[in-house]
Amino acid sequence: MSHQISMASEHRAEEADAGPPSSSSPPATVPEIDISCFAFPEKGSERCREEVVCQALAACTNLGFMNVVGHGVPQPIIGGLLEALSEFFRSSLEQKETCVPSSQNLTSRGYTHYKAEEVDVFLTRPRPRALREAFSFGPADHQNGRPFGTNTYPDFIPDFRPCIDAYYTEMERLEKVMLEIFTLALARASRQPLDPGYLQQQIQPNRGLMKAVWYPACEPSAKDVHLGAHSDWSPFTILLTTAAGLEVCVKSEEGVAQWRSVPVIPGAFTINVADLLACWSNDRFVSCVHRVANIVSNEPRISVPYFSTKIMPLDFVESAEKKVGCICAPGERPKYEPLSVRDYFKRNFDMYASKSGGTTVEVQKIGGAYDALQSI
Ligand SMILES: O=C(O)CCC(=O)C(=O)O
Ligand SMILES: [Fe+2]
Repeated sequence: MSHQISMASEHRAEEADAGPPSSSSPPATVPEIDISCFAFPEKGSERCREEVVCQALAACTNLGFMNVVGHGVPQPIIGGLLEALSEFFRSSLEQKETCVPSSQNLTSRGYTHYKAEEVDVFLTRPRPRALREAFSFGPADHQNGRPFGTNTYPDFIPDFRPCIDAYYTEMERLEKVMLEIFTLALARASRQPLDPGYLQQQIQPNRGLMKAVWYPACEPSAKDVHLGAHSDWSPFTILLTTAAGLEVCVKSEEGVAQWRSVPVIPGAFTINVADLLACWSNDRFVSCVHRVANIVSNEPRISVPYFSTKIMPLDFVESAEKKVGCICAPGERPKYEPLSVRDYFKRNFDMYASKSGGTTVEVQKIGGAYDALQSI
């Protein structure tokens, strides 16, 4: 009998109901991992690589969250990005609205208004509106002659585009490095001889969605969170953030769900396993439910999640897509049938549509990943 695909977040919806928003939850155990021996392979020893793989495996099987340093993303590129974004989000609404793509129902890229997103694993009604605005980007270029759609850039900020494109290029490089580390961690855990490029080959030719997010400073409120509880859908996420606020849902030894804050380490990226990688790992890796709590600060907070593998080529052909089977240890039963990126997104969108009473297209917009399905 084939196994039902099920959403990792679905399993844990109850866990996520772990108490009211707070801005001061105790810290979660999020390991700091120096990946320089993978980011700069010419410098790394085999022993150092082994060590990193073990650290990553421990993180993936615990909370699925890690703070990664030694990634090689130049500080001026990060600084340039944050400056450009800050200038954009501080611009007038009228100016920002020039970056709403004209065919908005055909893309998740471009500007998204404050409170336009609804994110909540409970699918409660009404769902909490995210107290943030966003500006999303995909690849600036086509790849191997294949079209990937276009970005919108503001024309009222000089040098905006090079800042975004340089950062996106760095994210694609880091994504590849992390895919190698995750592949080796999976090979170790399952005792399977996987080629280091295995996961990279499976997700080809899809590319990442980079979503710049601005949480304006606001009064602490008793009932709203800045972003509702959810798990990410792509294989994994690379997050740059300027301030604390991200919380993960953990279970105590007594099995009680609690929110714990993710420490912010200057210069580090917070990287988390998301649903697809958890499925491909046969649930060895954890796609942890998380949220952004009330941020009590006079300063706005900027976050830039880069969701791996979310954008498919516009000339996508269903028959050519790769379905990835669970990576199992010898004798272990796969929990899921082979699953492609598109399968998973489509299934989630359909499920959200049926649970929320909306049409699939409305839900796709809410999910913010319309690009991933536009060629279906
Ligand atoms: O802003 C953050 O720190 C996290 C954002 C997030 O979890 C998301 O957009 O999926
Ligand atoms: Fe997230």
